[in-house]
Amino acid sequence: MSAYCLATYRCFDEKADFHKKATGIAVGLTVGSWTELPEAQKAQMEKHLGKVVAVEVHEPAPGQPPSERYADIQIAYPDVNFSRDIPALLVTVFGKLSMDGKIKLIDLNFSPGFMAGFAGPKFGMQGVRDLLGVHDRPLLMSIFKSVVGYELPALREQFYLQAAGGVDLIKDDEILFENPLTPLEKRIEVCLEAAEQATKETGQKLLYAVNLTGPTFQLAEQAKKAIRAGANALLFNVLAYGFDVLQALSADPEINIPIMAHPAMAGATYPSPHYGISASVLLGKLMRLAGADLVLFPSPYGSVVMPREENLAIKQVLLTNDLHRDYAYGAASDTDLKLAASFPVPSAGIHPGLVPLILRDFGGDVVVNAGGGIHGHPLGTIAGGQAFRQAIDATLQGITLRDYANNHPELKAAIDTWGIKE
Ligand SMILES: CSCCC(=O)C(=O)COP(=O)(O)O
Repeated sequence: MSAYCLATYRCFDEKADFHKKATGIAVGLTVGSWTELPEAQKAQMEKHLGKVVAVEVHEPAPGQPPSERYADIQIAYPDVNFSRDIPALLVTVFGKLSMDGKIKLIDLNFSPGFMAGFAGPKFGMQGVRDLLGVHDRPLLMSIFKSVVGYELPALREQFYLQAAGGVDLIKDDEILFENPLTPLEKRIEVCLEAAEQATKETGQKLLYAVNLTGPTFQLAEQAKKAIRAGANALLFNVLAYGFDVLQALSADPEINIPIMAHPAMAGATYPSPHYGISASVLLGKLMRLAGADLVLFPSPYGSVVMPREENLAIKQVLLTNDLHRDYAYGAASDTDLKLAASFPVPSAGIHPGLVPLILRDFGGDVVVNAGGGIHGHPLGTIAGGQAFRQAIDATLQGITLRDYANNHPELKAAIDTWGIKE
């Protein structure tokens, strides 16, 4: 029996015949034409033909403009048409089509056969927790700020202050590239020294995600250079390079440290209701399939806001076995195809007063991540990390931040600065 990957589109049009549109997609993106084919050739081409699985038309509600008329169209694409890689799948399901009117790819389900070509995250959420030895609480990550134009001693100092505040992970800023002031190997050396110093004081292990940058064909060698220098995690701007590059890095047996996916450039793709690819596909399913161990994305609470339901959809696909739900058209279910979960990291403008909301929405399986919310603390960077740890402790114990702040001055100063969002 053939296997199919399923794409779901939301297509807006005031008067289109959406059923005809769906047939046009299913045929046009697979065999090209159908009705004109001689019967003998149809039999031969049948296995390559896309299928219209569903067309749900939504007429505008009374009072809504005609431009609100849309349909959700689901098309099944035969695996036999494309190779087992993300570029081939994306070009098939949303190559030319992405430029054909108001149409957005809102969901993508992979067939078991397609998924079998992917190992997924090498460490995943559990592996990252194992490396840190932390299994009973959300993790806390801090982001380097003010790094461009600074020299190694300044970076070392900034690393130490973050680490001493009790964070579990520290990531480079995504705009820190290979540069003469803080070259990769030297950066790793001084930051790991600072990590050791902080660990002696806090007793806590740390991962430092160093930004993997440079020309695509040199990335694997650059990652191995980082590992030889002692790197214990990588940050990677996946969308600038492509999912296939992430997959190649993640599948490389010599790159045996967690990879953290940064969402830089995602805003060019997911936010429009009419165009692009949904956040849960772009920052959820494809990141996990390609092997991201941790995935950053904007949260519903901070400075770069993503709607809550989209955030929860990302969480769902990073953590659960939803990648191949409804995956196949006419193929048997295969529940063994599980990839390790990717750690969700809702980010941007996060401060301690948001921790109860983050934990309400994500539970314990989340990395609380902040840059300005740590470095901008009125009592300094160390207090910034401590305030977050206190906010996490309070929330896990069911104590309000305000009550906990009565005998935790760092949390109190944070709340006085940024408030509490309920
Ligand atoms: C838009 S998600 C990426 C978050 C990020 O990389 C970042 O630097 C956020 O910094 P902030 O000071 O807003 O915590």
